[in-house]
Amino acid sequence: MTLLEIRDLKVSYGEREVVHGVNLSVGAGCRTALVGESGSGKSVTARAVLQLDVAASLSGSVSLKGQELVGAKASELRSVRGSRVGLVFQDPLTSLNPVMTIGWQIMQPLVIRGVKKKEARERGIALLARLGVKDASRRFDDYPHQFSGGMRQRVVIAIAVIAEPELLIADEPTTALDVRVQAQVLDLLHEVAVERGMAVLLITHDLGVVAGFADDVVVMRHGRIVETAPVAQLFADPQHPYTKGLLGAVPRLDRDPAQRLVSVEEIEAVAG
Ligand SMILES: Nc1ncnc2c1ncn2[C@@H]1O[C@H](COP(=O)(O)OP(=O)(O)OP(=O)(O)O)[C@@H](O)[C@H]1O
Repeated sequence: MTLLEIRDLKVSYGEREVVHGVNLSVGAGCRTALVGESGSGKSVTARAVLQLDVAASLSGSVSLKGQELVGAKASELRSVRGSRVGLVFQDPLTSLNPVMTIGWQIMQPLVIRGVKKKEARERGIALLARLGVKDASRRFDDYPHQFSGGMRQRVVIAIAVIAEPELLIADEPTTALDVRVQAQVLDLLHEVAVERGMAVLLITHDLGVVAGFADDVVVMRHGRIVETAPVAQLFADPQHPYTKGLLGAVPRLDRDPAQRLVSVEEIEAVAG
């Protein structure tokens, strides 16, 4: 069953159209990666789902289980945000409130939906522990500055998923983190998504992280989708020259180390 269906989405800032008719779907419980280089329009597309950007004008259709979101009332979008669609962005520091404890912030999505504080706290602590934060019940009352970057991003993920959304939009969730921590956080996100049957739209410029995470991959370039395929098929038999170029730039353990990486300029030259 299709959960999120984006059809002919166009996004403009003033006179400048930056997304030119995108079609993309995410199945219920499925993980879809939207990949492409910087500036290709991935974030603009992701933000358009919940119309987070007031400066952007949109046309086309974004439907969440049949509910049309383009042109929906602000109150309708507010109720979708957080409860049916969770959001995780690149920089955990800007997503967290520095003057509130992380526990308070994790509990909020439940408390505003009427869950009693005691239960919200228990569920928050259990989730934080599930996300690999040691000594979660004591750390629950700490402030964001008392956490490392990787731990903060686990807190952001906890806030995004505690109300059990059907879809999580994660925009470069690990890019700001230490390389060593990136894989741990993505693995956790994958596990939690599978456990909860939650669909994920993962935005990334890094095809290297996609193989172990996504079911389907959508490749975007210059505001357009150039290729959509199940992950194994995309890696085994990429169709578009741009995808081939992107794959050529992914370091692979199974490849001859003497084989050099492809530069962005070469990708541009091949893709035209
Ligand atoms: N608020 C804005 N106002 C005007 N133009 C914008 C705005 N946000 C994004 N753009 C433009 O839209 C285009 C696509 O940007 P977008 O952020 O979606 O790219 P991206 O693929 O997510 O890249 P990155 O990984 O660098 O974020 C870019 O040309 C960018 O300059």
